[in-house]
Amino acid sequence: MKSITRKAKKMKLQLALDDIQFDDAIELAKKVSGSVDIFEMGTPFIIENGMRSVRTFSKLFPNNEILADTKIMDAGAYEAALTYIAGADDCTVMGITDDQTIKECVKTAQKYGKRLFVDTICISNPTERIPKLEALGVRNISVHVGVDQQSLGESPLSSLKKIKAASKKSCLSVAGGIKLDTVNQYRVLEPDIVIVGGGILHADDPAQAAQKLAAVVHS
Ligand SMILES: O=C([C@H](O)CO)[C@H](O)[C@H](O)COP(=O)(O)O
Repeated sequence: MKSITRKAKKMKLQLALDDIQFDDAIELAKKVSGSVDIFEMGTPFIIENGMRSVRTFSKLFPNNEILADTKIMDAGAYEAALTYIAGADDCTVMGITDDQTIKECVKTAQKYGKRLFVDTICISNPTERIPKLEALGVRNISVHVGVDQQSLGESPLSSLKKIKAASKKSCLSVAGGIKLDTVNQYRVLEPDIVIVGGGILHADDPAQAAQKLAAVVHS
């Protein structure tokens, strides 16, 4: 039943705007807004530009979803509300944090009618943690191997398989060094959303890379 529901939905492409200057990010977004479904205000981008990034992108790109990759660890209700008030459709909380923070974020997303994604970085026991998170009301999970773990040779491929098996009711996104030459390995596992940062931003032609990735993800 679960796989039928997921298959019927169109897979989405999320562009993680991480290490890019503000004006360059807007120029790139203008070129690819028809190919990319979700613009992620990446964690480093938010550290540099704050909620101004969310306010600007949500005004300039009303037809794209805007995700604030806040990676919340504490003060869940307050921090999640800051992103939704600024215009974010989604924000993120770390799955390894305490249950109370997760509950506060879930409650706040419900209050504003927005989405909350739980980031799986450093979750060592997904078979136990994912059902627990879903019991707390989580419905969106971002399967993620971070940039520093990637530098040690890790990828999110095996985590995606494990978490897909452990998740009974969540929308799943996947991130962690995905590029044009590896995206198919993820697409065949049918996540709901494929997230790409460096694979677009560090390409020789970022706009062309986004368009090529979108063609694969949407196929
Ligand atoms: O969330 C991310 C990371 O922790 C840096 O903030 C990235 O947006 C995510 O990993 C996607 O970027 P790539 O791994 O470069 O595709």
